[in-house]
Amino acid sequence: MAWTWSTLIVFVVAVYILQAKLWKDKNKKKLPPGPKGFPLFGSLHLMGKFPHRSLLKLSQKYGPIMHLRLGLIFNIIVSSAEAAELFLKTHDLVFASRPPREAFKHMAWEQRNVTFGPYGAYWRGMRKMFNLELLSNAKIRSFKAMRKEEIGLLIDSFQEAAREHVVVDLSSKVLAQNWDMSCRMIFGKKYPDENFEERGLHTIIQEAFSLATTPNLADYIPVIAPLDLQGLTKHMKRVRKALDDIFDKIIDEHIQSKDVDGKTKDFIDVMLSFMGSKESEYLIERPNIKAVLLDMLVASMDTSATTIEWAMSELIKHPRVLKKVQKELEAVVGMNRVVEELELERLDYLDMVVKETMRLHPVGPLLIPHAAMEDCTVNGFHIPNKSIIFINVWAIGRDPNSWTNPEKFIPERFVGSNIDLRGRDFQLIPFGSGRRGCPGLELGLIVVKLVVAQLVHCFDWELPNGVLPIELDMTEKFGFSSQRANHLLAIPTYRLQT
Ligand code: HEM
Repeated sequence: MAWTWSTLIVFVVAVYILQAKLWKDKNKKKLPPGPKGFPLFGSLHLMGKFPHRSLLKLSQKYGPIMHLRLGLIFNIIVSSAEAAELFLKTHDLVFASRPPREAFKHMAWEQRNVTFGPYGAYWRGMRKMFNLELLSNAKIRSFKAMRKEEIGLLIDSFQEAAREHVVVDLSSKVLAQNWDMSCRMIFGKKYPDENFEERGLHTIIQEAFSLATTPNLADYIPVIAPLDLQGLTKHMKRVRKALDDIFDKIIDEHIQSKDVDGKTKDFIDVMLSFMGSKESEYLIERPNIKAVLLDMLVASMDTSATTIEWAMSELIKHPRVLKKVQKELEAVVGMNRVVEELELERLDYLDMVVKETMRLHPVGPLLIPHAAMEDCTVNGFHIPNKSIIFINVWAIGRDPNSWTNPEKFIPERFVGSNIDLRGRDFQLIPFGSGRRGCPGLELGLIVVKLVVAQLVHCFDWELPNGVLPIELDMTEKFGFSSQRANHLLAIPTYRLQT
């Protein structure tokens, strides 16, 4: 054991010296400014509990393109709309890869998922399948009736609470409803945890989430990965085994069940139709399908639910805005029925509310990290190959150079403005932009708008225990998605005349 440790220490020191030499060579070129950091650990200590906030503070000192060494890894932090455009549009191809991550290596079938797949033929092929088969407009439309039914169930449960005048946990209810919708879309049916012998799928996905967001030293000092100092690898392998078992069971059920006429094809049906076929340079096999299933579950469940949670929080905190959304709904829909999906495009003010929510509360405050595939010069700075790029959209959404009164929730700022959130306007990129931009944008927006519209059209909302709207706590927690630290609790009062 003593021998192992001394070998390791010699090895780490050797890597560090080599790294320092490489750094020296790099420094001959003009790197972006940034804090110096400690030997070996770099600036890990500066990340804090809320990295997006700490990085905003640092960028105020070092500028909108700064460097930060975390462990042995060279990172670039981008904190303005102009700089984001350079990385995600001007040099999009150079930065279209993802860095290696222990969590995805162990839990996403060696990073075969789209979200963390390195740029290349495999990722391009899988991404094409996402765009053309799984998330096409026609596919999204095919699940319209299912969305209506599931949102109807949510409204029913709140109606019951309204009759009793009791508090509901909006955060949990919306998350559970999003989970059910995702399961029906991906697997064709709901998968409550009781369906499985041991832990259920939802519990395991949440465990995977929490492991993926735990800072892992091995991501920053890769040479120590085999030691598994934090015990994370062991835990991740257990989660992967559990996911393997459950996904195998679900895929087998799909293979065994005969095609039912008229049944809407769920995502597994679509992917199974590709299994074994050689699409471009890769073959779709079970591990690829499982990695994509994980992507879909993680990406569709939490993102929309978190945005809905923040939109409802802002609306309850700002009764004037909530009333205005209700007025718009009264004018477009009336008071005798619920909102239909097709009516969403006529709800201009609701659209502004969603944009304003996503400006202040982007689900991924730092997007998903991008990785450089070659050396590149950006704005006169040398960005070395393999640098990891964090785009601080949380900071960009609050940049006073792009927004007046940036801390205030004012949907009216979008009146007469062309600013959109689809990746063209870099001051508002909650879905990212360019090759790695979110392929689920259309679906995500439909779900967010539809749920928020129904919740404010059907109900008035009041905070429990006499808490005033202005006093509503808006603290966030940092994780895979940036959710409220405390669940949103409120009392509904039914307001439709049906
Ligand atoms: C409100 C809802 C959503 C938000 C705010 C959101 C946000 C994001 C963001 C910020 C990224 C990273 C972009 C980048 O790194 O540049 C992303 C990527 C991704 N999203 Fe979404 N998303 C949402 C819904 C969805 C849905 C419903 C799906 C699929 C069912 C989805 C699938 C994905 C995938 C697969 C990626 C990885 C793309 C890649 O790396 O090529 N998202 N999303």
